[in-house]
Amino acid sequence: MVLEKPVDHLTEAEAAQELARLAALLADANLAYHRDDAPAIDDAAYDALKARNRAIEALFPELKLGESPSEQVGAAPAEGFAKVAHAVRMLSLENAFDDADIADFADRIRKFLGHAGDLAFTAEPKIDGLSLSLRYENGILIQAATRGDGEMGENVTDNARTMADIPQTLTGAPAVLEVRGEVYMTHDDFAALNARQVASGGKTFANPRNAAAGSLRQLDAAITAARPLRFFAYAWGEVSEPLADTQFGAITRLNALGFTTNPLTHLCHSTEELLNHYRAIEQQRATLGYDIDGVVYKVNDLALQRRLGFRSATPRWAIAHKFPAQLAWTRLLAIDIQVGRTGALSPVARLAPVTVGGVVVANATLHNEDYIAGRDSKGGEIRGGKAIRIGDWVQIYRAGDVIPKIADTDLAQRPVESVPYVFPDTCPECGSPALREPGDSVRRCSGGLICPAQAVERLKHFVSRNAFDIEGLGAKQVEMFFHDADLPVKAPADIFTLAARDAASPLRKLENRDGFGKKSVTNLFAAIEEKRKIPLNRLIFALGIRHVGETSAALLATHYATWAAFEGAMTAARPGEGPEWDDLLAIDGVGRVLAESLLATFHNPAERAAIDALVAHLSVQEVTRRAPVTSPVAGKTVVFTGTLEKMSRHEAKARAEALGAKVAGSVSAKTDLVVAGPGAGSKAKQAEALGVRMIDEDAWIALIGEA
Ligand SMILES: NC(=O)c1ccc[n+]([C@@H]2O[C@H](COP(=O)([O-])OP(=O)(O)OC[C@H]3O[C@@H](n4cnc5c(N)ncnc54)[C@H](O)[C@@H]3O)[C@@H](O)[C@H]2O)c1
Ligand SMILES: [Zn+2]
Repeated sequence: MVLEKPVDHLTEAEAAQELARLAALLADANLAYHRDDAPAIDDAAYDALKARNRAIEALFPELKLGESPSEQVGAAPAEGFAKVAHAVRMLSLENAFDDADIADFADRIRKFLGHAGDLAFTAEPKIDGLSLSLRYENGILIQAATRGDGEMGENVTDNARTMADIPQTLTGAPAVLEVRGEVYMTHDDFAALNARQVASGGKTFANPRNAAAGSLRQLDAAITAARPLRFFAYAWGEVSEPLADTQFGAITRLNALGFTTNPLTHLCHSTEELLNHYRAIEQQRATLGYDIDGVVYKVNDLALQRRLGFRSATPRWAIAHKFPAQLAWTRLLAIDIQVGRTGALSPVARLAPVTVGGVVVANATLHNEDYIAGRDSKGGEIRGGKAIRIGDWVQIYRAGDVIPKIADTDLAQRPVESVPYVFPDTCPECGSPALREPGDSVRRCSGGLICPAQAVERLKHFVSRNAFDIEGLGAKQVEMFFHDADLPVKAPADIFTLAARDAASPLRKLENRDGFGKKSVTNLFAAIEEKRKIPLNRLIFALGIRHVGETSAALLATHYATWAAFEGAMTAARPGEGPEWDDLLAIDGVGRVLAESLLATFHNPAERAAIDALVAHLSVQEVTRRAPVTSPVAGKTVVFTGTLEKMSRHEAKARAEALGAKVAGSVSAKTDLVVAGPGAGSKAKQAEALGVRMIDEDAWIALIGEA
């Protein structure tokens, strides 16, 4: 996300511009979420945009737009549905994120009412689904409508009639009764639905809320009928006579009428009680079996609710206390060990599924054995030294798109029978010893190519985008061929004999198999054929040698230029001695660790045989050395510091490197030049102290001749 200016630093003109920008972003997000059931951003990001919008509106009330996002509910009904005008509007809820917001909420209510005494509230889970209004006349369900934009909803009567939790008739109900509540899907039903969707080639849903909304809002009610939807009643719209005097009483009445109400609904007599109930519900969140995203507090006395009334989009008498978006507690069910391409044993946490920031999380990384034991790589403590055990109650943390992590464990909730986790010292895939080298935080399978897990991961790497990139041969196909009895691909060389082997076996031809056809097989073989010609750098990278990334593969390729030269040097080189070793280490960017890893691979007979077998099928393209760069900065070490105004740090670095300079992160005696922008601090001082030449950005641009 772009760096945003703090709200209180905005000028009036900037604020107006920002409000327009936020309105557009929020309108798009609302449509994607409410109308299309396919959120474009996650809930925390949406809430942050909305909070920023509200903060700007509070500072610049005169700039508030006529159609302000803070006054809108949901999104207008989608095309295709008949529209229903709600007799009583269906609103949104004000959000609270911390305890102080709740104290504030109670204070505001007291002030509004001029009420000094005690106030009772109900506290109930905020079900993460979509709201539905059911209209009963004389005890008969006559209409069901979604919230839509609060005024106008979608008619989903036929769909609602298919749901088991929704009574078709009521006895003893007021003549007119609109019952409102939340349609949701349980975790188990969600997982089963997604599995069925995968099997039938249908669309899968990101989380249970989207699945519930997408299932209810179907033009064909037969589809809804096949979806496992449920309903909790918690509110009402038009009623011909009151249900009760209190919120709690009304919920009890709805339950007596035959609706499912949430069992975690509590009557609380102070904000302290509300907060205690909030924490109790937060602790149970992961074991409920359905998603909730907070706790809703409502003034219990309905006469007081009426006096408090509504703002444009929310009632004054209720608030939603949301859970922190990116954290959730759940149970650690098991620890699995995955074996990667370089043999690394990576522990993966299997969790009781929990929704974190709008995404269902069932797996998290545990990094390595030290992490599980509560130690960092230097032996210091993490999590206060608490180790993680199977069965623990753990806190999941998710940031952006990265793999979820386990942030904490609750010792108070540790099962008594739990035992410390013992990290395996043999590979779970091939049984070879799993060794940990000094200074390495990772334990590795020593099986090399005999380890099926390593072999298959290497193949996946071999065909990946920046390696051989063979169209039609991705991770999925590699996995299939690896286990195939007729046309096995166990090593990269086997890929290039696939077509010949297929031709030689007239019986079980690939084109006759499920998932393949004549055309896709022809295309696959053509794509493989095409990649027999491969640039040296791609080949080196594709070998998947530990520590050899794309950049180092390119450095090696430009240095040796041809496969023959590279292979010859690797064969002749001895670790730590001789001219070939010195030559290898002389490459700028190649260090000891990388060099030793290369030689270990090339001097291992099995690895070497696999490489030779592969190269026999290839025509490796020479990488032509670039002409030596002649520029005023070629060979110089440059450090950028402070703010650059004409280009980003990233661009400056790339240009400098293109001109043959080496860009370093810190100033030392080896630095030739420091380019200092405004705000340059310690690095500029250091340069001065060391007598290193220092210039500003304009002088730099003049120097490289691009002004
Ligand atoms: N990711 C996105 O792009 C995106 C876009 C729009 C909205 N959202 C998310 O949707 C929410 C805002 O939408 P909203 O306007 O529906 O408000 P809301 O969901 O925060 O609050 C109102 C709704 O809560 C529901 N609810 C559940 N349990 C309830 C209970 N016990 N009592 C009363 N109401 C209960 C009702 O359906 C009601 O309409 C936020 O959580 C936001 O993050 C996300
Ligand atoms: Zn192994």
